[in-house]
Amino acid sequence: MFPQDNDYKDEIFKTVFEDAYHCFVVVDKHGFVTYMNNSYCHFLNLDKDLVIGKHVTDVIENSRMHIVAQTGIEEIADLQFIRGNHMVANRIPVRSNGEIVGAVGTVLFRDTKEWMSMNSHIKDLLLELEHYRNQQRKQHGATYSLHDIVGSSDKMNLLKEQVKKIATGDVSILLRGESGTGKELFAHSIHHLSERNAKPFIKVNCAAIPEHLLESELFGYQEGAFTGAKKGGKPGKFQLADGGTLFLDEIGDMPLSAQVKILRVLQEGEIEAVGSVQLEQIDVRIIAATNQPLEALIDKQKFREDLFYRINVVQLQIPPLRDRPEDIQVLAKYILHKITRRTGKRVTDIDEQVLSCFYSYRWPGNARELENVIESAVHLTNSEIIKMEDLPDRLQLNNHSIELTGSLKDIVEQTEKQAIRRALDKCSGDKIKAAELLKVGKSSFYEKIKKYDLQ
Ligand SMILES: Nc1ncnc2c1ncn2[C@@H]1O[C@H](COP(=O)(O)OP(=O)(O)OP(=O)(O)O)[C@@H](O)[C@H]1O
Repeated sequence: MFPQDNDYKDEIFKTVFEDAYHCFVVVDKHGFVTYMNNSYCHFLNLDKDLVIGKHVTDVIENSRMHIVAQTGIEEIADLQFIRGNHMVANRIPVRSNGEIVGAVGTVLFRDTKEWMSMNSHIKDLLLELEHYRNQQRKQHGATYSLHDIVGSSDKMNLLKEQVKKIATGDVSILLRGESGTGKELFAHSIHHLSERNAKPFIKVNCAAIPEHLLESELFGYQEGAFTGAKKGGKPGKFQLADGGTLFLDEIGDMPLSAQVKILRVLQEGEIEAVGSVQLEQIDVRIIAATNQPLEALIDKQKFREDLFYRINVVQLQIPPLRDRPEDIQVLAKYILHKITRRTGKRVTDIDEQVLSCFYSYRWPGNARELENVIESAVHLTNSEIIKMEDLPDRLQLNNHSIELTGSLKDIVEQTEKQAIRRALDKCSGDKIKAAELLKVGKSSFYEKIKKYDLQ
């Protein structure tokens, strides 16, 4: 029976939601926390007053509440890694008049003894699963799947939808995008989702193989084909990929002589190993990738137009990171988590100022550059949070973000302090050199160091 007004309604509410063993959290439609019960605050070791109004991703590790509040798709009994353990989370969208207004989340198990034993059981199973996955990946060559492609921008979501649609066909796919945008991740994911996923995924870096070796690398050779040829011959990448997928990376850098040969294979479905007189039937799906302007290369007669049309049946353009700023924070946090798990170093978060610096940077090396920046910051930092001083100079110098908190005087002082700290860092603490760098007199520099407590 539902309690009537005077049947201890408040006490029941308090017992069920506030102090109950379960953790509850409520977010609004933008993912900001509007309620968190005592148990959850206690479990996360957080002060309730500080939690309300924060974005859920800043409060709960690996939270997907903001996603559920956006998509309206509930997630039941999902494994979530919080505070070093796998928890079971339910996330349910809240609707009002048919519109999503937020989401409610519960964590079913916390850090209890029973759960610990169940958790270690799950950890064992996951480790075993990981072992088999790695084994299978090693055998078949494709390491990543669509889940490994992080990004919540519309552009990325659209691309993932397109991948799901085209993966199952056998059409050739051309992946285009700047270096480090994730073209190889997409190639792996397409293979994973295709009917060929039990067969090999073989990558050829067309830019890395010397022209005179390309033919034997791609099509293999027979015993005695040339001096130095291995006994028994050697299969080429096409033979190795038979039945599966051949990923031709950096295809724009492939020499013209090799382009002619590849084109013939794609047209005839047959290859001829070096030194052999017999043709072999080959069945491979081609995924090619490039960051080169192929059309311009065709104009300059450096890339064959007929090959271009062969490989360009479906084209996916991966946008550079600077054109999808919505992905920067989620990608940065994912990368941080990946690196700290691998290195075991306890670095839990990225400072707000660092994130705003990330937004204003152009990222010419895209996600790969972001990975390198975070990796070096994790190793350099002395705190649990990545701060501006942990970033390489090119990012620090690029940082035009000013915290608009306080008066103009405060902002000027904050900027002055930052400039002095950076100059001191750059001059390895040598005050005279730092003063020269900033073109200020020695005594005024010493005064400022004292004022800002930068001794
Ligand atoms: N969306 C993403 N989510 C997670 N990791 C990503 C993402 N995009 C790129 N990365 C990571 O960035 C690095 C570069 O990605 P990848 O090698 O796929 O880029 P690429 O476009 O093929 O680069 P190149 O043209 O230089 O070969 C990899 O370590 C990859 O794991």
